[in-house]
Amino acid sequence: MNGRLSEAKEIELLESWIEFGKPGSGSNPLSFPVLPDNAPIGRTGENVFSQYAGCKKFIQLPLSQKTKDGLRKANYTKMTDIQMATLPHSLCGRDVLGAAKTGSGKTLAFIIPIIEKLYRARWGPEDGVGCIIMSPTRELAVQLFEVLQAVGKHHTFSAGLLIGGRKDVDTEKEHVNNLNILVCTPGRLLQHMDETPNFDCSQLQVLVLDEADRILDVGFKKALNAIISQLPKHRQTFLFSATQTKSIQDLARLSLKDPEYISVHEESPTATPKGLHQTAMIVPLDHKLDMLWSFIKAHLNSRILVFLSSCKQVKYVFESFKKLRPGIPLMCLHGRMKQERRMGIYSQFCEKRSVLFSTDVASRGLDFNKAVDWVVQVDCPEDVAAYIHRVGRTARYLSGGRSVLFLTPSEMKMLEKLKEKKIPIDFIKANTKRLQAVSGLLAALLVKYPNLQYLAQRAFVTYLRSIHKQRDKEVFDVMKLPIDEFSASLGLPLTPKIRFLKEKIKGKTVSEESSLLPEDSNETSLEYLRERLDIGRVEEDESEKSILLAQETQHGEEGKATEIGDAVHATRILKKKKLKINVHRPVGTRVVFDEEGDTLPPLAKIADTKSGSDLVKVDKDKVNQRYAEMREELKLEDTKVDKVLDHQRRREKRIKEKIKRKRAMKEEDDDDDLSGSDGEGNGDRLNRRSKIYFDSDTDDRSEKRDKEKVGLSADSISLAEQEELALKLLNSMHS
Ligand SMILES: Nc1ncnc2c1ncn2[C@@H]1O[C@H](COP(=O)(O)OP(=O)(O)OP(=O)(O)O)[C@@H](O)[C@H]1O
Repeated sequence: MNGRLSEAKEIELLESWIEFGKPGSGSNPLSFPVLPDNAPIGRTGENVFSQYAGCKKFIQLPLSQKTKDGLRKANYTKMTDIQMATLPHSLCGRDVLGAAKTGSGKTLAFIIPIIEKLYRARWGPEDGVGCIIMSPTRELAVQLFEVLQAVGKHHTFSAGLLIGGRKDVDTEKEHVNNLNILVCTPGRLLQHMDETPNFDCSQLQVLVLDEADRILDVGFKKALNAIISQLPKHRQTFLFSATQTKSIQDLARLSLKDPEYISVHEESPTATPKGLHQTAMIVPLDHKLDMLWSFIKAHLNSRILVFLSSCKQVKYVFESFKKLRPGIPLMCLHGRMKQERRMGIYSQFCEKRSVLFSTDVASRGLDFNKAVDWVVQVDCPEDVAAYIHRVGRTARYLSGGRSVLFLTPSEMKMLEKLKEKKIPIDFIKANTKRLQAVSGLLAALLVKYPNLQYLAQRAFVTYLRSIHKQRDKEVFDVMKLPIDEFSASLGLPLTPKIRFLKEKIKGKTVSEESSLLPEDSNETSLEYLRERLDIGRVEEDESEKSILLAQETQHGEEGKATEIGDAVHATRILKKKKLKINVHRPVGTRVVFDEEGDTLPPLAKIADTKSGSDLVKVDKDKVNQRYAEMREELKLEDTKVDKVLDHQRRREKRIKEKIKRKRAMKEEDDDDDLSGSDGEGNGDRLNRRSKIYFDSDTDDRSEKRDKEKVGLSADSISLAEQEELALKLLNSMHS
């Protein structure tokens, strides 16, 4: 294309070229004859143009010079398969459902046609929003925005990043109507649709859902339906993902018109990138942290992305491992973090060797500069699609990568499911000889840092709850998990109460005998707990002494049975070692140290020390007797705590009711003063007002809306004042 053509002429030529060479609907350009490198490009005669369906290079496509310049500057010259297959369709205005392996270049496959569409429509600031790109996570939205900026740098459109967690929403509201391309998360877009005056998407030309199956999933259902209902039906729509949806319902929701379904790797023998070496191994739940610690220590020069199933687990593993100083920077990423921190962590991890503990917030789309060496899935992904996206954070584009999946013995079914979906995964076993328990160190840390103990308890409960809630019951069965051992492996002195399982595990020791803290325990009850367990202080651990090395052994499928056997055997060995740590410490005993400064088990005092073995041998009868005593003590204490809590709850309820009554009385007085009573209307108003005062769960936004709706005035009595009033009332009642 001639760069000196005027814009209008260039557009005219591009449109003719696109029309001339557009591929047949339903065809796959990957199967077309390839255009030779030296073939003329663009107009080759009177109303004759070069073929572009089947070409391999961006310069052979009917793209504007500005886009070609942007691509060249960003070092994009040859197209990837998904780009080759979809661009000829999307450039001529068709809806596209694109599926291709992770890291295969889907982003450019939708960024290029949206830029071109707006360019050819001569879209300007006065035309408003012409394109919306939706991403399920903020980090991915940022990344998409960066690609858009790079490729579109010579164009004059305005683009904006609209994601939650940013403080400048008011500034955003002022400018959003002047933006041509919005890169956003569904929540923030909906917020603008709800709150920004005159926010207008009626001229929308293109809608893109990246990670489409995720956005169409139930988690975003309400938000997406609300958004779609406000968008014009006449538009072009692109859906892209490595695990694409084909659901007719989904497509109907989006009003797609005869979409081109292009899945470039459908015939590929594997569903994951070629350069990805995937492994799985059995790791009993109570040895996951030992294995993870060992793994990290054995890969100190790598960039490792670790997936856990909840924020609480991420926090606990991050905080506790950080204190143990493994010798490599540790970071964590989860949805509860402030947005600036999330972005900071994301960039830091891109830049240096480190370990990033994350929830699935980092599982989709993120490119991490193509530099992740290892993906470690400590907790089993919820399904095959989640697995594919997680491992897809490594081995991007042409680079290689490795992954390892920890499966508990009861999750082995997942391995079959992965293999059924064409995932080439090797079963390996760890060298358990070099694996050493970290739970002893964790137990000591928990004694020293009570906040960590709280985190451990939350991690324990949320993990079990996440397993309990999983849909795939063939893989996830909370009843098969070694619950007490898991608790001990986190360093917890006793197994916390698991309320959501109470009914099911009746008769098991867990909830009945070892109940420790209410699920919603707070710092106060922790203080109480510390006193109750008489937790003493320990000296700083010398974590470096416990260096562990994991060694992989390649195994074929036939080795499965023996390997499971080995894993079980390893569990037993490690259980013995766990006696060295501070678990199940009896009430009223302090941490005991030996001459070397190592902690002795709590039952050391009643141990049989005559045998001369390294491990302290314990007199079983005495231990059982002591545990029975402990259980009695704990039961008594639990009853006391329950009574106190119950009393406290009832008292709070009474106060709230008093406040409500008092408030209602005051309102009646006010209404009488103003205009006299108004029957039904009055009652309704009272109800609504009291709702505002006592619905403490309402978020800021809806509270604000509610306040506006009912005209809450600044001189209304404050909650604090009401509480004070109620207390006075109560006191006067008691006196
Ligand atoms: N044509 C190309 N030439 C060179 N590099 C490319 C090309 N297209 C994409 N890439 C690079 O490949 C990497 C992966 O691209 P991208 O993030 O678009 O993958 P994806 O298919 O969207 O992955 P995921 O499914 O994980 O979202 C990026 O680093 C990108 O810069």
